[in-house]
Amino acid sequence: MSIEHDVVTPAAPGAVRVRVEALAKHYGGTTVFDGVNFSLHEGEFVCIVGHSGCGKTTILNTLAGLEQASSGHVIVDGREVVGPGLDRGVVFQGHALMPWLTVRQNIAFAVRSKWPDWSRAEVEAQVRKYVDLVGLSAALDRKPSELSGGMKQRVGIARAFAIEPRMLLLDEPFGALDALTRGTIQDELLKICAATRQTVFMITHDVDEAILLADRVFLMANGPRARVAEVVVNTMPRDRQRATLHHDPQYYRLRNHLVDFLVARSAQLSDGRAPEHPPEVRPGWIDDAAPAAGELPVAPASLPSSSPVSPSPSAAIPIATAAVASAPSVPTNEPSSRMPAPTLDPLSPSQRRSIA
Ligand SMILES: Nc1ncnc2c1ncn2[C@@H]1O[C@H](COP(=O)(O)OP(=O)(O)OP(=O)(O)O)[C@@H](O)[C@H]1O
Repeated sequence: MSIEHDVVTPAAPGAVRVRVEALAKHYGGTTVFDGVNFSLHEGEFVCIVGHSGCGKTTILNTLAGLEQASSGHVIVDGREVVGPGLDRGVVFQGHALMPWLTVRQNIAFAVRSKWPDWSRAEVEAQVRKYVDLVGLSAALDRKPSELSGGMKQRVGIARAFAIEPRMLLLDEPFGALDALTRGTIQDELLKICAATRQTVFMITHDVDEAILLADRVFLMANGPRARVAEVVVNTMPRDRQRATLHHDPQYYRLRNHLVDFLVARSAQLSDGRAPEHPPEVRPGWIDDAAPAAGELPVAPASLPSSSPVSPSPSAAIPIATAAVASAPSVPTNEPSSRMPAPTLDPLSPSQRRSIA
């Protein structure tokens, strides 16, 4: 597989950067997914959620150029993806570090690939900037075997960020991190994306993380013949903060909508029953109209304002088990008795029609 080094013409702000058309993947006689269609825009942050095995990683690897689809096309900046490129940084579920290199060398290797003319000092400065970001300065000269799982994952994140790619492809990047590091890196990721207008495509199993980070959330139906069944627009203002997200009533509608999909509709829409061209819905709004100030109920008073939205991996909804849980309505793992469930119906009548 060759690495593309060509410089591509930057897309205009907000323009479509990635087009996925009629993508399908078969293994033997099984169609994992087919009829997958979506676009990603310049500077957009998209999360994809769906049950285990529906094909999210396969789609991400296809965008990265690391896997080939059985049919369909992935077009980035007007060119079909035929292999990996330094315009796309990938953070893998497993960290995928080179075990014989130290943290510094792993990241420096990526930086030198991107900027082969940089001096040793420039490379070192770039490495240190991103190692500092993920809080690993003390581990610069350690090899992966000397790091914990979460530390290795942070090196993988630093390596992807350090090449400052125009597109970040993140496969559950924060799953192995402790709550504090997870929150810090989520915040940094938002800042970096706002500053660089990077396009981000991220797989997560954590609906709260999706609501915090994403401009749009792709909901993927179950396989076989899985598809992106629906595109949920995050209508909450983009300067979302973990500590105050739950003060916005839209948050509860969005969260209920995502959980409802995972609990019930993802299975109903399996086996090719989802539309090939997913509808865009705005469950944060009532009747597809932006809420007027003062029209909506406020967050429960008993919810502590310091409650993080994604306080720990354990607060993530484990998708494989979501079906056995009643749809949680609050963003923490605090006792539910302290936080009354919202009474809002997450679906507006028009949304119900559009996904019926
Ligand atoms: N080399 C392979 N041969 C056969 N089947 C495969 C192969 N690679 C992946 N699959 C199957 O393809 C399906 C999609 O896998 P993929 O890893 O993309 O799913 P996923 O949605 O990312 O899952 P998870 O959320 O658990 O990471 C799975 O059912 C998997 O078993």
